[in-house]
Amino acid sequence: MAQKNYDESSIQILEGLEAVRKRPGMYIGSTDGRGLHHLVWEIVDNAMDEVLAGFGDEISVTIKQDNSIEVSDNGRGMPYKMHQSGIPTTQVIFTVLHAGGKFGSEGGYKVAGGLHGVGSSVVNALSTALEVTVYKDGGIFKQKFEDGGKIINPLERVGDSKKTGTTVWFKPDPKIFSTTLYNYDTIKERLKESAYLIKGLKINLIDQRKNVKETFKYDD
Ligand SMILES: Cc1cc(C)cc(-c2cc(NC(=O)[C@H]3COCCO3)[nH]n2)c1
Repeated sequence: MAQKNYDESSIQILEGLEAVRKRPGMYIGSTDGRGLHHLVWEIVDNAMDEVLAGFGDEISVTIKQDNSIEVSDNGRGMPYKMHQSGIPTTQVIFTVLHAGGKFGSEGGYKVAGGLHGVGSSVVNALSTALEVTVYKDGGIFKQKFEDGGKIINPLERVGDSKKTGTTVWFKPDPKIFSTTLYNYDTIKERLKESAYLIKGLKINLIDQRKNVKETFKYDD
């Protein structure tokens, strides 16, 4: 579309998420069940990076009745303050397609090892809705996106809180994925493996579709 007078950064934001929706396979490998679960791995990996950085020791993954996913950690809380670009850092993280992805030899994205912590905007682009909640600095801060990452509200302080951490809720877009049905055992196996590799990390898996909850934690 011909648009006048927008600056370079907005080109990046506009094209970034649109490019992901046009060629999702380039970013998550496929749009079948495997790609659907890749969205969970991208978000969970970010929470795990925070634990690996030495902050937080518990991650919860909830499969909701509508097959949306919520991931939360008790780390420092994702950065949320105004970014030097003049937009809140949460908005940068979820609406700017970040460099750092690994290109495969044939030019496509190799997704085997994931997007290395830069996948949050990809998850947003491929979701009908995503909401991030940050618990930090004594407050609760929220920002919501809809329809492939469109900004619904600026980051807002919505309350007080003594805890720290980050929660991300997202609903995969049925216009993108051939299935939006999450598989409990697929998620369970991956989370168990991660708990085994990160000793001391407690991972809770809750399936609200079947009223099931399991906890994984390995100490040695
Ligand atoms: C559930 C979830 C989802 C995502 C995309 C990020 C995170 C996340 C990100 C962080 N922390 C950070 O990014 C670090 C970055 O360095 C400053 C302090 O916060 N904690 N948790 C958690």
